[in-house]
Amino acid sequence: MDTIYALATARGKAGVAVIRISGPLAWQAARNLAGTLPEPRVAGLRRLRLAGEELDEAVVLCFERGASFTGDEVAELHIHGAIATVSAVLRALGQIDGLRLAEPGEFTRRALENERLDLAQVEGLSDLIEAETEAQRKQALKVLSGAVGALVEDWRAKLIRAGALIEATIDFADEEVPVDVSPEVLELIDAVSAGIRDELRRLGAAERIREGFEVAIVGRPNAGKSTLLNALAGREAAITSEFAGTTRDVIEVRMEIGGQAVTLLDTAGLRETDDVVEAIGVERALDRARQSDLRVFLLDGEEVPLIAPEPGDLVVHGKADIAAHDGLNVSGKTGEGLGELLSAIEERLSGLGEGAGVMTRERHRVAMQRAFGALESARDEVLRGSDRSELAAESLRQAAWALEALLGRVDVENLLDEIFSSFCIGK
Ligand SMILES: Nc1nc2c(c(=O)[nH]1)N(C=O)[C@@H](CNc1ccc(C(=O)N[C@@H](CCC(=O)O)C(=O)O)cc1)CN2
Ligand SMILES: Nc1nc2c(ncn2[C@@H]2O[C@H](COP(=O)(O)OP(=O)(O)OP(=O)(O)O)[C@@H](O)[C@H]2O)c(=O)[nH]1
Ligand SMILES: [Mg+2]
Repeated sequence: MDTIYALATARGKAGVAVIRISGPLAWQAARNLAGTLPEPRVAGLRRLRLAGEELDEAVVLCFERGASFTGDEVAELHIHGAIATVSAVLRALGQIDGLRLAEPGEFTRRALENERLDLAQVEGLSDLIEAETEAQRKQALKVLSGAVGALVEDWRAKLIRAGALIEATIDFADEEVPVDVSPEVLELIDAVSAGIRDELRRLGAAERIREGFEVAIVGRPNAGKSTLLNALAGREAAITSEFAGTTRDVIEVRMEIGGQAVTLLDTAGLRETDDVVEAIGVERALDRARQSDLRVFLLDGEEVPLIAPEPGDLVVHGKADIAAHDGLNVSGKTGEGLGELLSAIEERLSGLGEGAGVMTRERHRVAMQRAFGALESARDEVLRGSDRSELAAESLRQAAWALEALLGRVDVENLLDEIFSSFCIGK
């Protein structure tokens, strides 16, 4: 097995930078530079030198094989974060025989191979590194802590018990008074199916937290949508003008509202029009608005045509500086009512995000659907009587297999490259 090394902290000038070395030669390599090593898990201050040349004064931290992030023997060099210092130490490590630079995600891949993390935890770690909002951070940390594994283990234990009950009836099929295990088997299958169905239902909310919610501003031409978007975004993202029909394309602004990632959409003003280009804009506006998680209807004294608010959508009156109506009044021009609008959006999003469970991505959905389908077959076979026991047992095994794939225990080799390619070097 290779010994790998990489800068674990971000590239560029910094106060301190951490270089991580993992593999059988990790301590030897660190000793080459530091002379002596501190006790494992105790930080020690050392002068790093290579071939007599002084590189830096560093804090060195060693982890024993089997008790490190990767599971390998690990050494960390906490050095000064100067670009030149980092280059000099990386260059020195490159000169040591048997060491090579780590590929993106390779430390985490070792952690997976050494069973320090399961595949869902790896995804959680990837999400944690990408997290920009509080909701994303909390969700990712929960997954990194092993929440998926705990749930899957519970389901798997139930399926193993159901399988064992069925196997027992196959083995003792000749007995005079066979015990009917099907009620207990069905109960176990139904418990797991219900759990999976629940997690499938909650997955949409978790995906929204991970990817961000889409919030579309809709209204008639000239209602002040683009002005409102710019005010909320704090920059001139969209063109505004006194001419009705200014916005044609959907304008997207990424922002954070109440700890949630949001893509705020400005859309073309809605009206029937003979202008070919504007009509395309209106179609796009309607499509995106319908697909959005939340719509903000910006009224200008008249109803918005072509689309109606769905339950939970926000309806507000614009240009509050000129006229006030019943309900929430906002003005992109003066900023009036924007705090209340943001609070209202925040409240809606926290409602939409509330149902999130621990399954967070399409891969989880596919695996759970596969398991769910296999459980339906198992249920059918059990109901059709004991001569179908072999088939029921096989379906249960398939369901357990699909669940194990969630944790990366089976059937995922082809996925790993894709998952790790999104990691940064040093993770
Ligand atoms: N300096 C440093 N800080 C870091 C990391 C690191 O690798 N190095 N991490 C990198 O992501 C995170 C912490 N994650 C870690 C996870 C496991 C172990 C570890 O040594 N695990 C052993 C021992 C566990 C224990 O003592 O309780 C093990 O699991 O066997 C270390 C760091 C964030 N901070
Ligand atoms: N008084 C006042 N004028 C506003 C306000 N918001 C926008 N306006 C003006 O209304 C006109 C239209 O503003 P936009 O933001 O371009 O309107 P829009 O809804 O994006 O229009 P379309 O892109 O054509 O659909 C511009 O002249 C703005 O200056 C507001 O809150 N108060
Ligand atoms: Mg506009």
